[in-house]
Amino acid sequence: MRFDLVIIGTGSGNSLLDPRFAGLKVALVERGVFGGTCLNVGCIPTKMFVHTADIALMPSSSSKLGVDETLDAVHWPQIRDRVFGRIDPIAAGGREYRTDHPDNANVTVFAGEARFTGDRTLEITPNDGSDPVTISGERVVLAAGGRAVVPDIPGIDEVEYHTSDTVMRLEKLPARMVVIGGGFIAAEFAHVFSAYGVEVTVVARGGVLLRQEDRDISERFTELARQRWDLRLGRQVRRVAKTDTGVLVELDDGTTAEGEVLLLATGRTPNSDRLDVDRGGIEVTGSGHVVVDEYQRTTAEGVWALGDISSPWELKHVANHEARVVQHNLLHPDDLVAADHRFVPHAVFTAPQIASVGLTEQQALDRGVRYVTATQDYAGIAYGWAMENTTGFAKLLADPATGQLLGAHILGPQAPTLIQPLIQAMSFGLDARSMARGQYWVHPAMPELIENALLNLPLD
Ligand SMILES: Cc1cc2nc3c(=O)[nH]c(=O)nc-3n(C[C@H](O)[C@H](O)[C@H](O)COP(=O)(O)OP(=O)(O)OC[C@H]3O[C@@H](n4cnc5c(N)ncnc54)[C@H](O)[C@@H]3O)c2cc1C
Ligand SMILES: NC(=O)c1ccc[n+]([C@@H]2O[C@H](COP(=O)([O-])OP(=O)(O)OC[C@H]3O[C@@H](n4cnc5c(N)ncnc54)[C@H](O)[C@@H]3O)[C@@H](O)[C@H]2O)c1
Repeated sequence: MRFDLVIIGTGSGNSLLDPRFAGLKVALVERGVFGGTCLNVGCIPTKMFVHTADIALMPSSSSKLGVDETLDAVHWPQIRDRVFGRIDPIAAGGREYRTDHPDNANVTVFAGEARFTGDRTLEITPNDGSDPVTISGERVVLAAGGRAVVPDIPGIDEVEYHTSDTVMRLEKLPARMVVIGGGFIAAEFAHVFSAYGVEVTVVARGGVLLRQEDRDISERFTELARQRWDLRLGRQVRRVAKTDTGVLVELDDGTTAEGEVLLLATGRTPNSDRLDVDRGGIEVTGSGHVVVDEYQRTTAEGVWALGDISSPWELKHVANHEARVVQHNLLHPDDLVAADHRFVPHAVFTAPQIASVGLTEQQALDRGVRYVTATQDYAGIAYGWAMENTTGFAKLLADPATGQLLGAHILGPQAPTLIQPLIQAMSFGLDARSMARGQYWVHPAMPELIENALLNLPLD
């Protein structure tokens, strides 16, 4: 079967199609649940759980403000079913729209696994067990994302383990959970489950959690996490074994950790291998990411890639941006636009929240960049007094000569929201002094944290 356009993956890949593609014969291939990672097992459900976790945590700190609260109960099935009761119909509706709606008369949806067998040619193994189908496309878009890594730990095949794909659908809350990994997923789920009353042990190889963050952020976060979770840092897992109630994790220092649930949060890997991209003449990097140029073109003529399969950031807002770039470039082959990866922010929705954009201080030092830095504690702004916050801060890096921001890192309440004006300033080249004094800052609102951090920068 020949198509004008073949899209593999219905996460960000699904958002490419709009009425401007109505004249093309399109194949959309999805082996899993329609809508991809972010909608079904990623950003959206996790943040819905995080919101309830934040509420469940409130009584633990409200008494210092003179308000005694108690957490009476956490109704896991109700929390879980609210999340998936909202999400599952969206996935089903998205699929139905593409398969049944007259808007998509030009679109054929294949429910199955695609693999390259040649240049822009793929074999699809249908999920329903029917015979494989071969399709080819004038143009092909790879939006096949990535998957959770299951590390090769002795005993792992004999125990029941979870990844982010399954842990949100647990039948019931365990009393104890062991999380292996010290990155984004570990930090978010450890927060969620511990807020619900689960005793959480986190095992990580590094000496700090979230070690890719600016060192001041990862150290402060680790210090605070230690107060909530049993942290086993700088340890390797020697083996895992089944117990009567769950899983025993044995560490290289001879200590053990036990839980009814074991969560593996040890990174994600791109799905390029399972697509046999080499047979389509498509090159990958050492980490398995599909190589793309600034226009999101792969090394194979007529094949484009976007999102986690090609992006080292593995973030939804990056996948969305790249999807818009690919969409434009498919529609305007003579007027290609480049993806803009200059200032990619991220946030970790744990407790306290973290957000970051641009260089960390360690990266600035490594690159020999001239910089100055300033911090501002939440404790030093009026809204921080209102919250009695004593641990949060914003840290900025800037070029001392021009005042251009080089990096921003925030740990504390609403960090993912507070960072947005800094992303804007960096993206549009607004210098720190103009940003601080060229506008009003609502008093006494939380963005005064940013205003003060900007004013603290010791610029030339
Ligand atoms: C637990 C978790 C929380 C996250 N939270 C955030 C967050 O808060 N903010 C953020 O920015 N990012 C977050 N992310 C990352 C974000 O989900 C991803 O960056 C984003 O979903 C990637 O989109 P994509 O379109 O590239 O891939 P996906 O959404 O993964 O879509 C790829 C699709 O391709 C299908 N597919 C794969 N191989 C084949 C094949 N061979 N044949 C047919 N179909 C195939 C898959 O089934 C999948 O549906 C989170 C990720 C996880 C796991
Ligand atoms: N808020 C967000 O934006 C958000 C939230 C969740 C996930 N994500 C995305 O999903 C990706 C995956 O998240 P993640 O937390 O799994 O990855 P990560 O790369 O952030 O962390 C992986 C962790 O696992 C550890 N690890 C790796 N292999 C190991 C092994 N064999 N044994 C023990 N530890 C091991 C690493 O040292 C690291 O601490 C992230 O890169 C992120 O882009 C984003």
